[in-house]
Amino acid sequence: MSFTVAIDGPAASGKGTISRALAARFGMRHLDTGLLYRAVGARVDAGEEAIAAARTLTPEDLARDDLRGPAAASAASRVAVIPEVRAALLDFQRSFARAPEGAVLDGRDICTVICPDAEVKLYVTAAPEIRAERRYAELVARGMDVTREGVLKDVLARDARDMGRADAPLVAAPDATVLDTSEMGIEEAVAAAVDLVARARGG
Ligand SMILES: Nc1ncnc2c1ncn2[C@@H]1O[C@H](COP(=O)(O)OP(=O)(O)OP(=O)(O)O)[C@@H](O)[C@H]1O
Ligand SMILES: Nc1ccn([C@@H]2O[C@H](COP(=O)(O)O)[C@@H](O)[C@H]2O)c(=O)n1
Repeated sequence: MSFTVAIDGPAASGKGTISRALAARFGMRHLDTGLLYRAVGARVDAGEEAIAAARTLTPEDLARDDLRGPAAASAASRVAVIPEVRAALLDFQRSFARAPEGAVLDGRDICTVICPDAEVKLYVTAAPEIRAERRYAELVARGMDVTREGVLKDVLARDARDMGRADAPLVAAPDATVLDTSEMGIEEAVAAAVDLVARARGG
């Protein structure tokens, strides 16, 4: 049966962590929609035109090993403001959401644009300083040469672009459950999301 969980939230709020855990717990597929924008951004940084890149995205693009760093994140948020880029990525996301085993999609406009009728809608957030600290720890653990100040600046810049753009801005959908993980560890945040989905699936 098709069952969709839609999760939005700002950079480094914990969307991906929660989404992967939900997909594993309930045997559903997971799409990190940010990867689509990061792949487009990476191709633009390599000199391609954004709309053409979005329209010709391939599975290999999503498997690149340079998509998790700050450069791809920044490039993603720059191409994400282009309506034609967003339009070119829409069908793939909606088709993924119809997976027969159920799907969890996380991003910025899943609850509001991609899957407004999702059975579960979640907005995961945390204080910017806490999100930046989490992302800093993550990037350092990956061996990246970053500073706390630089990561906070990048997080705030992405938040501003994502929330301030005209097309599909990041906003908590009125019917989404807001999960503020500022004072939560990963286990507690995941448990809260699992409880929400279990209730929606009838226990
Ligand atoms: N509740 C939490 N407490 C502490 N660390 C967390 C929590 N949730 C996630 N993290 C850690 O914070 C980092 C960012 O989490 P995650 O990648 O899930 O965020 P995200 O919202 O998907 O980010 P982005 O949208 O920027 O890709 C990861 O290293 C993750 O392990
Ligand atoms: N549904 C989405 C997902 C992402 N974006 C843009 O991509 C950037 C990177 O996303 P991450 O989830 O990997 O951080 C993000 O900052 C957005 O600009 C989007 O617009 N819509």
